[in-house]
Amino acid sequence: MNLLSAQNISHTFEYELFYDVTLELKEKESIAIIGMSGSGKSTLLHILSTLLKPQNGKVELLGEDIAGMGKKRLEKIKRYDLGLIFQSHYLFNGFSAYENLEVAQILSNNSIDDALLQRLDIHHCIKQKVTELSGGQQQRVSIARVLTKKPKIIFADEPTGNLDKETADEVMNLFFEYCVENDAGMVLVTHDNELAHKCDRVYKLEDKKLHQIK
Ligand SMILES: Nc1ncnc2c1ncn2[C@@H]1O[C@H](COP(=O)(O)OP(=O)(O)OP(=O)(O)O)[C@@H](O)[C@H]1O
Repeated sequence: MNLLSAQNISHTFEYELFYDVTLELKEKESIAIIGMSGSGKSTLLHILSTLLKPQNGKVELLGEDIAGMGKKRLEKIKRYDLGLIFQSHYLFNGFSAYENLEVAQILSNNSIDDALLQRLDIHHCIKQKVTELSGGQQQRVSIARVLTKKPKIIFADEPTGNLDKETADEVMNLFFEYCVENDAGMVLVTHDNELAHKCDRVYKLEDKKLHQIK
């Protein structure tokens, strides 16, 4: 089954950003979307992750057309099956990093994985308030929070933007292993070509179209 299937998606703000975008994501697969600044990568990611309605075309998540879904079903899919890692972290600032993870734990009934915290190198600062953490630490807490939820599809917009290369590579490996072990998939938006090419497939948004380049 496709985790995600987008057919003939188009979007226009003041001008046409892209049209006829068709894309599929299968279990255990990762895909990257690259392109110039302003080409519409984040907008496309918002459409694929249900944050923005497609003006044309169809998006199916877990085999279901989102246009035909009731509000409750859509909320449920968003809450349990989608993991969003965007540039703004949406962490609860008044709380500690650990309390932020507890929210995901309670929502999903999963436990917080100590090995995951070690691997993300946030185990030592997990009791600190989010506001006391560096940008890179906050980014890793938000990654830990998403993975604790055990989503079927990860949507990530520059998830390693605040990290040094070594840590970024470790985080990407974590994502790839997560997808394989959990029959999940990932859509990554990035400016980093090298990072993008670690994914199974790479697409470029250019001249208002999505071109597969790997
Ligand atoms: N809500 C909005 N209303 C109007 N225009 C918007 C809106 N969101 C984005 N845009 C415009 O759409 C274009 C594409 O934006 P988007 O953020 O999708 O590009 P991007 O490829 O992700 O860029 P970057 O690589 O710089 O993050 C930009 O020109 C932006 O100003």
